[in-house]
Amino acid sequence: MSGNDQRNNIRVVCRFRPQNKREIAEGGVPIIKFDDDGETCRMQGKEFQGNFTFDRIFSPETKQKEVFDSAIKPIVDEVYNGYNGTVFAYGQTGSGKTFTMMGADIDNEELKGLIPRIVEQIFQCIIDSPPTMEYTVKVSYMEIYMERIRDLLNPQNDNLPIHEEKNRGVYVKGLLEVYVSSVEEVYEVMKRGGQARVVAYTNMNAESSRSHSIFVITITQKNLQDGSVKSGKLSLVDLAGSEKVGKTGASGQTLEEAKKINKSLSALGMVINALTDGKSTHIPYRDSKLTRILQESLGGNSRTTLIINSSPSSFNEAESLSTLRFAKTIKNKARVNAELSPAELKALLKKAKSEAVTFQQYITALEDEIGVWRKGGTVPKEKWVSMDKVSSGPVSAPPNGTAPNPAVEAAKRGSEIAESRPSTPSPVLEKEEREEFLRRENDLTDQIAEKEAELEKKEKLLSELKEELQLLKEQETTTTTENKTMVAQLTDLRLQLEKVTYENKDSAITLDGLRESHQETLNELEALKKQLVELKLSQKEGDKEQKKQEKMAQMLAELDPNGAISQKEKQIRDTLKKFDSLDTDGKATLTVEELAAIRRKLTESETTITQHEQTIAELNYENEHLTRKRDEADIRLQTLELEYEELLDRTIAEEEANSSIDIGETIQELRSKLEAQYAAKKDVQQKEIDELRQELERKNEELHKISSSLSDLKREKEDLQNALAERELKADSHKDVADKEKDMERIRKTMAQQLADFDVMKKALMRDLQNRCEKVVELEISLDETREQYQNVLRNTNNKSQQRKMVFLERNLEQLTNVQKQLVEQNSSLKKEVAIAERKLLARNERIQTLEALLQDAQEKLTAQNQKFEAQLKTVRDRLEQARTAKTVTPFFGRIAKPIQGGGGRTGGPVRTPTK
Ligand SMILES: Nc1ncnc2c1ncn2[C@@H]1O[C@H](COP(=O)(O)OP(=O)(O)OP(=O)(O)O)[C@@H](O)[C@H]1O
Repeated sequence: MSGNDQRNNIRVVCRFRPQNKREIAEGGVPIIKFDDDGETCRMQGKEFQGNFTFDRIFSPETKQKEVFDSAIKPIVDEVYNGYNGTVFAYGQTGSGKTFTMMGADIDNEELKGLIPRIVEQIFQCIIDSPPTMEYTVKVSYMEIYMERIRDLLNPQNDNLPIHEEKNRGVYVKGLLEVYVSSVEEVYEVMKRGGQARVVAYTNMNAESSRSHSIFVITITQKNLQDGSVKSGKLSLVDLAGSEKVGKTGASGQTLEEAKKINKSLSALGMVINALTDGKSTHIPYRDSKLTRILQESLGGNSRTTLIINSSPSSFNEAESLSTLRFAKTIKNKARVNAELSPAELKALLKKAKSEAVTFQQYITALEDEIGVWRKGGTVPKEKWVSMDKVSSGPVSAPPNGTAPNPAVEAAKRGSEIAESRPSTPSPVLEKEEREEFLRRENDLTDQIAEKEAELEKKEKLLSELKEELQLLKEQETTTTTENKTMVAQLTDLRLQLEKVTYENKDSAITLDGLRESHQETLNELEALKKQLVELKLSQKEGDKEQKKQEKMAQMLAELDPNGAISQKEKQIRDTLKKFDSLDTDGKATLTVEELAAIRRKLTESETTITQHEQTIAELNYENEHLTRKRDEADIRLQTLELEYEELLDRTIAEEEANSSIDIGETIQELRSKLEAQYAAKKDVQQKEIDELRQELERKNEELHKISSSLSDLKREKEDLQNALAERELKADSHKDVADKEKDMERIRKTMAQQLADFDVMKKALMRDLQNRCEKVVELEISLDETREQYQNVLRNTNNKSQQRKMVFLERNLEQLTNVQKQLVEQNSSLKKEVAIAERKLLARNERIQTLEALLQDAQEKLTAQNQKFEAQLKTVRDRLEQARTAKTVTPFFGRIAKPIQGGGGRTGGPVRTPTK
């Protein structure tokens, strides 16, 4: 670029910042060498070595003031004089755009950037101007992000449309313009816009350097003397970072941002190229919103400065090279934005009138010529009507001198101004057609903006709905998972319950089995006991029989120890036989020796009788002793009965206290059995005792009889002795022999009789004795049995092993009962848990159904809301339309014009001094 000419409308300057810490840390070195002329620099990089020339090059050491004075100050002067001006800051992120435009500190005289200096200069110019001038300064602040225009002073307007009107030119529709009257107010507006930008990007999680920001200052000056009005607009553009996408490794939203940035920057480059190459008939302003907004600042009526910000470091060589290559020289012819004074307007009007007359004459001449042609005539070529001929004379007079139309005049005047702007290149159209097209375009742009806004809202709503749906789906998933888990848990619980029920049943069966085995054991025990008792009984029976035999033998032996009675009896019988034989022979065959022998035998018989008597006495004594013994046994039996009953009661009470119902029952049964047995036995024994008593009485009677017979026998003996004595006397006297024989006969008969009686008696006595002995033995045995039974009962009740077994069985039973109880408890608790779980499951199912219903409801509501929203939107649109027609002005603190009088005065208000 070689544009040193101040008349160049586009100036390109380049500013290099110092190497930053990161570049130094990364081993970057400066690769830019600066020429002394301030216009050329040389890049000595790895990729590229070569020169770049710009309108001005600022080295890293250049101060802010120098940049302003050299590159910007002239533009401010031009804007002040009614031109449009634009300052672009171009460069990669971190290259120093903000530092250049705004500065590191706007309150620091040295560090403040171009914008504070521009604002200060503007207000200084106003102060310095004559009081006949009246100024209004208004500012607007916007940004272009992702090809959407956001009003930074009214951030909810984030997709403003661009309009173009014939009189107004290209403008952002709905953009808030704030009137300011001092530097501070400008700063305040800038800060406000900057904050809105920060908030918006924080919300979007994006970076502000990814958008183009455009701060516009419009200065309108009115000459109070001649009424002329001039306006100049200065656009200060901080372009988005120009870095390549590849270097940042962008993707997704960042990639989209980068694409949009690249597109708009290349559109800017294309516009600048088209403007500066001098050949292009089409300037592609419409290729991006940036170029479209800045159409009037890049075209004819403008002064433009492009500040290229770059790094001098080798670390950023590629980016710096790309930045420097972007720069182009732009030249365009500028026109003044002027509203003419009445005098100027009068002159213009006069000129226009004369022109109108000329045109009218030209038209009339043309119509005349057409008339000739239409009539079939011909007009020679040299007489064809032309503008030159009309202007110079003969055919120029209008046949009916028509007065100029004021509307046409106004339109012409408007078009004068409009034509001074760079218009949108279009096919050659009639003016009205073009206006119509512009109107339609504006309408369509509005519609597009509205549709975009609507679309955005819908997209937002959609994304919200999607999020909600996602949330609901997640909730549903969670609920389903929970449900599944619950179902699994429930299944587990059911399984557990089944298992426990099964175990319970199993345990119940085992318990029943154990009970049965217990019962069987008891039965077996009972049977064994019975067997034992039977065995004992049988053994006892055997023993008893044996014992009985023995005792009987003993007793009988005691009764007739040496068979003395039998011997004596035999002797007596022999004697009797002898007597009998004596009688049979008829003569006394007894000798003295025989008689002595008989006497001896008789004495022996007496001795035997005495012995028998003694034996009988002994027997009586023994009988009495036995009776006593029996009574004692009775008494003892009664005592034992009492003791047994007490013991039984005690044992039962203890057992009842300590054992379970079953054992109590068993003991009760045992007791009742024993009692029954005992009662039966007692009855039997009582009967036996009674019988024995009767028998004893009978025996006593018999004994008495025996005693009486014994006394008879004694008498008989005496008689026999007497008879013997008589016989001895007879032997002395033969006379007495017959008597003696008779006596002997008698005696013999008596003796035989007595012997027979004795025999009978002896037999009866022996039988009786035997019976009694048997009874006594039986009684003794019965007593022993009773004793044993008692012992058995005692043993039964006190049997330790039995008790142990019983205790063991009781424990087992207790444990089993406990296990059963536990199982029953577990079962019931599990049933409860299952019931709870089922209830929970039901509740969850209900919840899921409710949620589903809610989801459906929400969807329906959303649809309804959507419809409602559309209806509201329609209403809002209608209202907007109404508002538009009513030309309602948006309220804002800066919407009121604040005219500033030249020389620092303020119309109708206090004068504010701009900050320096
Ligand atoms: N000429 C300079 N002299 C001294 N420091 C500078 C200069 N230019 C830029 N810097 C410093 O470099 C850093 C980055 O500059 P700045 O923020 O202006 O870059 P940027 O291009 O605006 O970045 P972004 O696009 O991210 O806004 C800042 O710390 C700034 O102070």
